[in-house]
Amino acid sequence: MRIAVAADNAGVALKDTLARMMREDDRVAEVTDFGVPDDSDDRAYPLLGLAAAQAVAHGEADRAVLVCGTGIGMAISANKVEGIRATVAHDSYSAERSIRSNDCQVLCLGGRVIGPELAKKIVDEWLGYEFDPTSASAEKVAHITAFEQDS
Ligand SMILES: O=C(CO)[C@H](O)COP(=O)(O)O
Repeated sequence: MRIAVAADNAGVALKDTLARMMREDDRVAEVTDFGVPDDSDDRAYPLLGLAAAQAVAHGEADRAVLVCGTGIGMAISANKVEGIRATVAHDSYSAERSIRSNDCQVLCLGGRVIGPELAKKIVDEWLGYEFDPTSASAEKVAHITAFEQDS
């Protein structure tokens, strides 16, 4: 699995922790970082989130983990990219359903909201889930895709 990651200054520490964990995971073939701002470079989260989400939309990555202060701005930004479904998930159940119900490719986390150990647990679990295209959920997600294509 190829993962894109990005974070603004509020999320860079957690992003680095998660990227390090994923690089050591046999399920992850590569982790590509789309923005590593240092403290002097407060790059706006939309630019970082959009770049990573576009990489997923263009097939350059399979999924993305985006981190800002709350995860909300990253999710809003990533969802502006056609074909992308991004969500904030700070608990195991939401992370699971984001894949199994919603076929989300992008997980957004808040570096000011969640601690590193819970974030690592959520991402570890998230990596193990797959969307079932034959499921009842797939029919619901198809409505989202159809609306997007008709817009
Ligand atoms: O959390 C953020 C956006 O959702 C970002 O890290 C901080 O944004 P700001 O409060 O506008 O600086």
